[in-house]
Amino acid sequence: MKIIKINATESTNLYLKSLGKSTNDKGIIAVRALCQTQGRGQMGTSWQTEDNKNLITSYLLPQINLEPKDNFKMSMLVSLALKKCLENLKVPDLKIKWPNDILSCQKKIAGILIENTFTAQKISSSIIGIGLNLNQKSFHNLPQASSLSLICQKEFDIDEVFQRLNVEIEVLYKKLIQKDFEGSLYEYYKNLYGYREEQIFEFKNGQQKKGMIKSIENNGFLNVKFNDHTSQSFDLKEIKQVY
Ligand SMILES: O=C(O)CCCC[C@@H]1SC[C@@H]2NC(=O)N[C@@H]21
Repeated sequence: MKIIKINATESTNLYLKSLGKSTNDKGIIAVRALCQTQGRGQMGTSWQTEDNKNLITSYLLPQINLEPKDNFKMSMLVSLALKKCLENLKVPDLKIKWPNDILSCQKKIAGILIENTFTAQKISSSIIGIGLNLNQKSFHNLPQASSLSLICQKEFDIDEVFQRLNVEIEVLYKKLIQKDFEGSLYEYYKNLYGYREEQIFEFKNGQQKKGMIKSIENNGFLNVKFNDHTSQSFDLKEIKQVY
């Protein structure tokens, strides 16, 4: 793995996107920034992070040659890899909130943004962006956000956590190349926040309904059985799990 450490950038995902165009590297490239001025989140949202406090990193995974239908499998592997890293750091009560947010004690401590490049209808390479809240203590207007230091009551060394995450990403990359998804869906369900428990779901129009997660479809859609006995599948743009 080639590792690049920088002080500041717009977005580590964008940094790798432009680097990816000009490099012939055959292995993983990881970039870690201490400050990010225009961090990007899922579905066009922004990712705010206090300077010098958190782990802000992206990984360029080249030559993955993945069928687009297996996109969600990759997302599962990434969230499980991040969760494993956090487990090793003894972070308590970890869960994955569909599709790939990481919660500790029901608070969001990390987010993942995966951006793919396609060649001949296959995912040829992927940029995995990870924002992990480490030492930030306050989150304005983000009541569901927290950090490892708030939860574990100690400070974390950003580069030590980065190194540990790099190890898990190497393992994930090998699995991805070998198309080794065996057991990952089972692991994902085991760690899925609110799986088969009554939850409140919110639709795009703000309407809320109670139900439970029945399954995750192969394409990553969330299949929900509502209390009124109807079932429906949703993609990320269509539904939010209230937590
Ligand atoms: O919305 C989410 O939950 C995903 C957030 C992903 C944020 C990370 S921070 C490092 C990388 N660079 C970005 O611009 N975004 C991702």
